[in-house]
Amino acid sequence: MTPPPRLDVQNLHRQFGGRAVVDDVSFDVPAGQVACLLGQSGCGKSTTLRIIAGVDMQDQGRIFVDGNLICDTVFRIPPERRSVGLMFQDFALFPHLSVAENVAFGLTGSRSDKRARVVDLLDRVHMGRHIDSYPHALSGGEQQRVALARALAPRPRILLMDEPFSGLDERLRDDIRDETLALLKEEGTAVLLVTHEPHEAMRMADQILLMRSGRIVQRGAPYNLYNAPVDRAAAAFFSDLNILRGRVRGALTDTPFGDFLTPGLPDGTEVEIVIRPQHLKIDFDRAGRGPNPTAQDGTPARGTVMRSRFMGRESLVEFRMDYDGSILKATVPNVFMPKPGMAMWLMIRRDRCFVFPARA
Ligand SMILES: Nc1ncnc2c1ncn2[C@@H]1O[C@H](COP(=O)(O)OP(=O)(O)OP(=O)(O)O)[C@@H](O)[C@H]1O
Repeated sequence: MTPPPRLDVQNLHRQFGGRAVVDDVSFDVPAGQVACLLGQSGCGKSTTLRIIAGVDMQDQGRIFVDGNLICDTVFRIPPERRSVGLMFQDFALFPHLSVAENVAFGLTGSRSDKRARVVDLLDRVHMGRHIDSYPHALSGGEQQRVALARALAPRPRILLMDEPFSGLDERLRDDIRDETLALLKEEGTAVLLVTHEPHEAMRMADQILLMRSGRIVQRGAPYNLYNAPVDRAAAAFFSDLNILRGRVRGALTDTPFGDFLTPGLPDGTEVEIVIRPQHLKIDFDRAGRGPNPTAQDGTPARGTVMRSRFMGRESLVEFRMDYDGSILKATVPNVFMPKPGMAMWLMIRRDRCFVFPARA
């Protein structure tokens, strides 16, 4: 028999001043997995987390841990008995306690057992040599590592993390994210991480819960959210977008790049064809003759280079299109910096674009 999910959240609702801030939120997280609540500021992520932690209370809905009810609207296990660890950006270490004392803070058991757990965890977050230091003598990244060790020390069944890395600079953040992930997997903790950064969610999550205006609008593996977004806003969360507009006629939509299949939409529906910049294919002008497209590429369209920028891993080229003067953005791996004013042709890979009814 498969075990119940480590964390199971069912139909949570929370209102403030008559406004639904958390609106019928349901999801589950198996042991050893990381779920990311991803969404813009104010969409209800932290409120969801606070309800699970037990520091706020839902108006409706139930939460289970390993199949056991921890709260509904009448029954409520207090926060300290939920086996939930917390790690927030500003969840500071106790300044008057050493690193070892901070990590040992929530531990019970014999002195030697506690010491063994503290030493082991500090080694695994690469902080063993700072065991007797005090927080003020540590860098931000080091403090964050100790905070992680402290949160995991009592072996919580669930770890709730609210933007835990946002105080750190970018390079350090990636390192600490990776180390954190490795440790969480070893410990088998179920993690719910709140973030507004798609990059962080993609890097950390087994499962992303995309939240908007209090609701989960899409959930799935990072790959699925990126490659099969439910709507234009979900697609826009993960990268810049190019948009072509058109109207459906006989399951097709005609554009300057040829016909696109738009099945299932009635004739006359206005649609947006959404293309990520890396899915535009660039070709040379060849004295106005342009490329020889494959069937997948559709019709090429000509434009003029407006701007080329080198971004590190890729180059971003902006084109003003001959057909209506609109701007399309293409990214190309490595260095590709055509000169402004140069004519080039663009094609769109039919298998990599998304079609949505146009927003009202
Ligand atoms: N105690 C409260 N009383 C009234 N309104 C609240 C309360 N807590 C949260 N809100 C409101 O609920 C909405 C959601 O807040 P929440 O903190 O959950 O969002 P969030 O997605 O975590 O945003 P952020 O990333 O900015 O923290 C916000 O509009 C906020 O102002």
